Amino acid sequence: MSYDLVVIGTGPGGYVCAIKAAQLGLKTAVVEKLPTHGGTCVNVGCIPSKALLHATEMFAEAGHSFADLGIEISKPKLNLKQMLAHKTKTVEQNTKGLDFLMKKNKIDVLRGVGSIAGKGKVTVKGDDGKEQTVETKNIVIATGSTVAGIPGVEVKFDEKVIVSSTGALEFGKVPGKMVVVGGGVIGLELGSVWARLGAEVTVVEYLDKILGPMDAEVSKQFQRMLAKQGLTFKLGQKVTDVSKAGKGAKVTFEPAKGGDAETIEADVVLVSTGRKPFTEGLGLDSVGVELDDRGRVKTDKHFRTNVEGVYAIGDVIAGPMLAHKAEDEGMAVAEILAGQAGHVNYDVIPSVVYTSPEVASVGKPEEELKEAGVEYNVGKFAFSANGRARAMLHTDGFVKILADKKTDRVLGAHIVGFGAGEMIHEAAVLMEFSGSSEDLARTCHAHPTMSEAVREAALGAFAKPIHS
Ligand SMILES: Cc1cc2nc3c(=O)[nH]c(=O)nc-3n(C[C@H](O)[C@H](O)[C@H](O)COP(=O)(O)OP(=O)(O)OC[C@H]3O[C@@H](n4cnc5c(N)ncnc54)[C@H](O)[C@@H]3O)c2cc1C
Ligand SMILES: NC(=O)c1ccc[n+]([C@@H]2O[C@H](COP(=O)([O-])OP(=O)(O)OC[C@H]3O[C@@H](n4cnc5c(N)ncnc54)[C@H](O)[C@@H]3O)[C@@H](O)[C@H]2O)c1
Repeated sequence: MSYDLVVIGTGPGGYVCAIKAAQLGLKTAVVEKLPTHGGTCVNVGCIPSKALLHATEMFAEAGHSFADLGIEISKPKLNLKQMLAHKTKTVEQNTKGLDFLMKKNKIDVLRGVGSIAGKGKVTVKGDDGKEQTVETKNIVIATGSTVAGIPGVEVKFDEKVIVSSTGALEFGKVPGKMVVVGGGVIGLELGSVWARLGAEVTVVEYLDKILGPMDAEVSKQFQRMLAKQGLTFKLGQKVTDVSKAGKGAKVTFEPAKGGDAETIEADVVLVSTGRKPFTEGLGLDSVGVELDDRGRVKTDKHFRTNVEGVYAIGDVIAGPMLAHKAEDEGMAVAEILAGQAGHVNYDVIPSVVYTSPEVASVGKPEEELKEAGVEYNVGKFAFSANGRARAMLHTDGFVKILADKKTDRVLGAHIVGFGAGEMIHEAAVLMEFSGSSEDLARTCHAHPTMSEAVREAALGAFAKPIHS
């Protein structure tokens, strides 16, 4: 069989690339080693975690804020089996949807491990050991990422007691004590899931702040909010050992700047210290595809590797490890292969942490602007001064808009608060069109909405907010 394009891996990068390519008239096949499409995101990442985040948020709301709204119910009772079943069903709905999209777009699905066998050749080895080789004009590597572990520390994941995110989506009962190693996105999302269900959660983080790359003011306030929800933080601590102890596990850490080591015991330990690109078994060596010093497939601006006809996208290349970044790259490379001008604007990739409240940002944090010597104005507006937020008992948090002092062009938007992950997109669209804080503030916003806080923050960046 001969194709215009074979995509290896059907995570958000790969499946979106294949669909777009097929829509543009390219004869396309995908290779996937798992029984379902969707990759990390759909099977063990974005989708199942959001199902649990939502369910546990509802559980916490029913327990805490219903009474204030005049809704009297007896203490909510957890049915963990049903909650996990909701998660599984959500994943299944998504993977079935992808099967449908593959058929609808007439994409051939080749099941098995794909490897590049030479110029324009992909070999697929099925579970039964049988191999087939297909010919193709172009190959896109979209094989994603896997758990990085802790550099220099041997971590024996059993996915029951010492777990990665995958095990932390599956606990059969609520752990009494949970240690989270790494206060990044996974640690805080999944740590808050189990904290809301009653686990005593301690986060041990190497840096002096949680959510490293986020705006420092946002990170600080967010940490306070999580602490109020019962999470404990040990910042500036380097984890040096994670091992089994009795039925549970123990974690040893020492101050990153030097000092005495401390050990804490827990029923479960989630190690969420980042992910690394996955290129195993692809045969990249044999065709000479270059990797960078962090094991990522090296690409140029047009997603081309150093080998003609071989492209790469998503978690396996440089850039933020986000599903929507992988998707955008997938669309762009398909457009390029179809002779169009595919492009990704890396300055405007939103990032959302789906905790309660959510944290969302797009563009530059304040620290980065300072470091680059850019002069800027700051507009801030707290949700406590927003009528809709008060009506919904969601007054925690604020919006922060950073705009260039001379041109007023918006350079960054940061939101911590209920619905931040939806609201951030008006800033993203504005920034994509190089808009100013005045453009945003002069756009009529419906009342009463949480989004009015975004407008007020924009007003604050070049004039003054009305309601504070
Ligand atoms: C717990 C968790 C929660 C997350 N939540 C979010 C979120 O809310 N929002 C967000 O933007 N991102 C989130 N992410 C990150 C997101 O999942 C990744 O950025 C995204 O999945 C990357 O997409 P990808 O297509 O590059 O790779 P992947 O999704 O990793 O897909 C790669 C695919 O390639 C297949 N594959 C690999 N090698 C081969 C081979 N040789 N042959 C055949 N098939 C192969 C794999 O089986 C897999 O299906 C989360 C990640 C985790 C772990
Ligand atoms: N909502 C989302 O968009 C979402 C959700 C989950 C995952 N993801 C993606 O998945 C990827 C992996 O997530 P993650 O949370 O594992 O990584 P991360 O990079 O977000 O956080 C890892 C944290 O671990 C810390 N760390 C590293 N070594 C340590 C040590 N020895 N001791 C203590 N702390 C240590 C780091 O300082 C960092 O803060 C991220 O790139 C993220 O973008 C995104």
